[in-house]
Amino acid sequence: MRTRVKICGLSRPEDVAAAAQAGADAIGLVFYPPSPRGVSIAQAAGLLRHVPAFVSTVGLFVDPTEAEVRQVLAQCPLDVLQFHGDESPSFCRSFGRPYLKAVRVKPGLDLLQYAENYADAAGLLLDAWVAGVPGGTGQSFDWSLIPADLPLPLILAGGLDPDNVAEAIGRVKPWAVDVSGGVEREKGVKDPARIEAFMRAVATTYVG
Ligand SMILES: O=C(O)c1ccccc1N[C@@H]1O[C@H](COP(=O)(O)O)[C@@H](O)[C@H]1O
Repeated sequence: MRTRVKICGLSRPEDVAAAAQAGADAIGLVFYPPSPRGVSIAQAAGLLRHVPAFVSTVGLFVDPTEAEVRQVLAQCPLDVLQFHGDESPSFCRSFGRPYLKAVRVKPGLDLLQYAENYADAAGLLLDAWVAGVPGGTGQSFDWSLIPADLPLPLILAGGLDPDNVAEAIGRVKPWAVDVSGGVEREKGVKDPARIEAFMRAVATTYVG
């Protein structure tokens, strides 16, 4: 079985097309204004018109207000919400949509307890903990900190790229991988060749 792939931080129609063409299972749009990959609601609505059938769309938020999420959902038909901050379980589930809860992993964090707290999440997305930055840092983390028996689908993120994703899949065996900086030419501008290379590396790494 091939590991699923989400390509995150798209902000141009041609990048959406490149991700879909290369076979990405999901694309992510960043609704976090401080990010260089952030998109406005209008921009996101335009990008979503370029997403073909059977490619899931994910909206990424970092500690948004309820009103902010609802404003986005009113104009953007997102399939899944990704909460990348300190949102509570009740906040995450209050929109009635499947959601991913992102966790920034560092030693001492009890990931099994975290997963239990967000038991109704569609997946737990593990990213690197970097002081002062909520995500999208291009940093990886110590994969040995991931328990083998996480009770939620595991989405591995953090510093993945075409050169290390096969090793990551072999070692962690995640449900899906999530990449942003590793397939970029510059922040917010994806590189179709790197997207292709990433997808090829995933496609040729089968897990039983
Ligand atoms: O992409 C961003 O700018 C971002 C900002 C705030 C929170 C999360 C963000 N991106 C997510 O971070 C991980 C890892 O990214 P990378 O591959 O290491 O660059 C990924 O889930 C992005 O979706």
